[in-house]
Amino acid sequence: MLLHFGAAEALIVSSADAAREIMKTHDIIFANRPRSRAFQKLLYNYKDVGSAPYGEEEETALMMDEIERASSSSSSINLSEIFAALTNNVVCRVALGRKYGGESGRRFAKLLSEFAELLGIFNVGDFIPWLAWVSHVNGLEARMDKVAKEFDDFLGVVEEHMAQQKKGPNTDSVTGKEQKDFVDVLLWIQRENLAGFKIDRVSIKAVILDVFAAGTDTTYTSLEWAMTEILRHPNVMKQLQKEVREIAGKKSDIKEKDLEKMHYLKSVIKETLRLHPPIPLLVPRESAQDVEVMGYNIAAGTRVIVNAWAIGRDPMSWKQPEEFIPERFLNSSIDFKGHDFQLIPFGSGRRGCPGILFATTINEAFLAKLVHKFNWTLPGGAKEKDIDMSESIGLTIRRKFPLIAIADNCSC
Ligand code: HEM
Repeated sequence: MLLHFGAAEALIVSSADAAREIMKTHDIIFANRPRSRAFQKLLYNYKDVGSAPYGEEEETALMMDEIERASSSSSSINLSEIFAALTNNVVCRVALGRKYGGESGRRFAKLLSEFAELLGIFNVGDFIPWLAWVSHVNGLEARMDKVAKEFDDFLGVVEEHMAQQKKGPNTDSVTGKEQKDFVDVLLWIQRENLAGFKIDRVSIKAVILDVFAAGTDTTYTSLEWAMTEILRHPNVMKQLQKEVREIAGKKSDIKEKDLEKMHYLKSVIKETLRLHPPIPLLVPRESAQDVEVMGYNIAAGTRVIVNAWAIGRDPMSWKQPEEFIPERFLNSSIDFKGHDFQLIPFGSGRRGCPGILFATTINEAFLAKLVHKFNWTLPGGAKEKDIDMSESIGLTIRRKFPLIAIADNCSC
């Protein structure tokens, strides 16, 4: 479907076949991202690309302790808050080598949430250039400036790393081992000129910001929806607990090699991402030249919006598409890595998400731990059908209201 948004033409892709044409057959032509004021302001004038290492175990353990404390007094737990803190802390530690606790932690979480909202806001000037003044009048421009400035202050940590590196390697005070985070790695690539092109300080900040923009909200949103669906489907909860408890046994820690055997867990995550892709319209692309797609002529400069939400619910691809049935993936080779176009929550092709491994590792590990150690109920005797499924607005679609549940420490 071709829509006209002011001066811009936008091609809406809502079928697996059309998505394959865009992200596989003509991948190189559609590898550009359209310019948007929010992306320009918030992502250092487009100097962004990215990928990241990971290391979530310590943060997961801290969150598990918090749940344990709440479970001992049967208090309600705000799981949305726990998931957001977990992903923020993991990404902060991996990217910046530190996390933000207390007041600055709360400020950082609020900043991230505002950042995600701004990236998803419709800015009329992106489509009708002569109406660009509207965002100055309605306060959008000022909000973007404020958020960009606050983020830049947080990313002063890049300069701190540079100063630290001049003094010598940053070593752990207990183990004496050299500590390296994502900023250190990027500075090393810059210093040794390993990228084959010049990377400046602003580009490093942009890549770090990319990881925050693309990695935190999405990962926590998928955890939130996964737990929501599990709580809504007690049979799925039972089956998942059975698998995790059989494989992990009495171990206090679940390792990656245990996770590899948890096929039902992986199916639960796939089914969650099918029904609730955190970025339902993916990240827009733009055609670099005129091209024919499925018999239609698409002009250079056309925006392409891939509707992964509709594709995931297309009855042509899925039986009972609106139902949450993880079993559909048990004997199926369909995966979300970008080769099966009926399931593309991470996009596909050369602009596909580089954070799949990072996100799935956190999601699998934390979900397995939650159901391994605890039995879960809803507060106030609420029933599964009472769970509010309203969605927020923005680039990532989260739950509108926090997910609250009660954990009961399992003696099994
Ligand atoms: C469940 C979690 C996640 C989901 C659903 C998700 C989804 C996506 C989607 C749909 C895109 C656009 C793909 C396309 O245009 O084909 C994308 C791009 C991207 N993602 Fe993710 N993502 C997730 C987690 C992460 C994480 C954890 C990171 C980093 C640590 C990350 C980093 C990026 C980056 C840097 C891009 C831009 C790639 C480019 O433009 O070339 N994502 N992601």
